[in-house]
Amino acid sequence: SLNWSYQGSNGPDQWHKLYPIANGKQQSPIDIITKKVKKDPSLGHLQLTWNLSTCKEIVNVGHSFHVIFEDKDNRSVVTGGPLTGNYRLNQFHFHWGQTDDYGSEHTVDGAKYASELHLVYWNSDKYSSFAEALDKPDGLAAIAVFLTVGSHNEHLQEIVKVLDSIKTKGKKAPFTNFDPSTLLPGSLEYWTYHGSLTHPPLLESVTWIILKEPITISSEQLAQFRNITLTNHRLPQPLKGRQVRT
Ligand SMILES: NS(=O)(=O)c1ccc(C(=O)NCc2cccc(F)c2F)cc1
Ligand SMILES: [Zn+2]
Repeated sequence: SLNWSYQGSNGPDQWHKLYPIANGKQQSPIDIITKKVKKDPSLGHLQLTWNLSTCKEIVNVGHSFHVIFEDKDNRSVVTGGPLTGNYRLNQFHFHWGQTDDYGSEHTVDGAKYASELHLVYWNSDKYSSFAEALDKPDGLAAIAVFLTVGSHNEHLQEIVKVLDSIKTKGKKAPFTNFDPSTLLPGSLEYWTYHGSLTHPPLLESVTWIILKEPITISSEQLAQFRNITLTNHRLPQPLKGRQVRT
């Protein structure tokens, strides 16, 4: 089983022992210091395409749950923004904390959100699978959406209501025809920087695209996430000279 966790003796501060890249030059998440962000006119708009037929199942992976997509062709993709070419949606998942006061991985001027959604994509123009793209500098792209505690989110409820059927690690449930675009805010304004997977193997292969506008989740819905695991967020890592662009 996993040799790493989010609490106790193999928690985030120990990950470097088995995954030395934990102390690398391009680790994620980071704190986004908005006054240091650089306006880059060469950055375009994000272009997102969804095909509901690609959404397949929801899986308890122990430290989280993943909504899995069929990624054998370019039906659900992202392009534009900081990206060159098409990136194909592989899965999405969330991060959260023990209380509603924290739980996001990225922070903004030190502010923590209650949770954070990650939509994980891979470069299907250059590589033939997620696994092949996993360790390449231009292999992955991740869209992050902050979740702020507020009103009940009807679209999130589609996910929350199936969590009871996948309470143990390895359990799966069919999850079809879900439209991930319902989890996006009104604006696709974003910050972008080069980083890593936020848990082991912590590979530095991710172009991060962080949406500026949060969506809402209710305290009750967050509590249901905790039935899967109590907490699963890594704290912000050193920027080490990287530039965040918008
Ligand atoms: N939180 S995040 O968005 O940065 C993130 C996204 C994907 C993965 C992942 O696919 N891990 C699976 C996995 C499994 C086995 C071997 C791997 F190398 C590997 F990445 C990890 C973190
Ligand atoms: Zn994540």
